[in-house]
Amino acid sequence: GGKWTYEGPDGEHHWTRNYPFCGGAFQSPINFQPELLRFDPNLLPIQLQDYNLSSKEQLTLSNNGHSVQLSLPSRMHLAGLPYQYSAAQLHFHWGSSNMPAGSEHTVNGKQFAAEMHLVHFNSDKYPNISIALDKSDGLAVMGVFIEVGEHNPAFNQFLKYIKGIKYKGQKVQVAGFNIRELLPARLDEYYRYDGSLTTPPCYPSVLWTVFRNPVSISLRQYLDLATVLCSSHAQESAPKPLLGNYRKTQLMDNRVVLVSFQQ
Ligand SMILES: NS(=O)(=O)c1c(F)c(F)c(S(=O)(=O)CCO)c(N[C@H]2CCCc3ccccc32)c1F
Ligand SMILES: [Zn+2]
Repeated sequence: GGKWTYEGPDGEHHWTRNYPFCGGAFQSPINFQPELLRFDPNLLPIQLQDYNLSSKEQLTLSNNGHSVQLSLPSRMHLAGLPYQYSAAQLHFHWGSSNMPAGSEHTVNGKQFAAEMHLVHFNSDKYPNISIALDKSDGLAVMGVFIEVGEHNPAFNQFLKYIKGIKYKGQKVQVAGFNIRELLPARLDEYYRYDGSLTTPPCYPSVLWTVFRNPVSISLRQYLDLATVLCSSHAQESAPKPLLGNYRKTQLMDNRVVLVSFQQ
């Protein structure tokens, strides 16, 4: 699609020019305001199937100019949701080197250092993510808040390759590993709401699950994420750092946010 950025003349306040859904309803991300949360006892723990990938498996880690993404095999899937959702990719949103505040969702106004998204598509109804992308029941994205603290060895399984994809369009192969290790311990505590892609084309096609508990990475790991990547191609004369790649929180449009936890 066309070019869009997080800053400047192609920044988020201009996305609606080429991507009308970005100005529509049910947009993401949102702020989780305590007074708008409603406990729902029917929200079951998220079940991850085939997340423990063999090291013989090769995953593609790439810099797509908007984020760093890791491709995921479609046999990885989620159970316990209204449909079966198969994995497609995971990617990240982060702040800047001296401002570790770049999550997309916020909790009572608090922005975390970064946020990981695992993008899945409804494989009960659609053959692939391209078909599912703009369907109201097409996608399920799991969000994980990331804070700076303890070193997280699981993140190094792909962060150790990040210097090889400094520029837009660059890719490297990464050995498979247990993707479950990137997630928080409690898969039974999460926020749930109907929303959208947080990048153009902003389709309102996402069933969002954002886990209540953050995971920690070290400051060094955070800086790997926030200081290595460029949104520009290698041959461009002026390298453009890729940072602050998060959309601002959107209007609620009288949506309700369900939570699987009570206190
Ligand atoms: N926050 S978010 O809404 O989850 C979200 C992002 F923020 C994000 F940057 C990406 S991207 O890395 O592909 C950069 C360009 O959109 C995606 N990709 C999705 C939607 C776009 C098309 C597509 C095709 C195959 C697999 C995944 C996707 C994304 F879904
Ligand atoms: Zn995302």
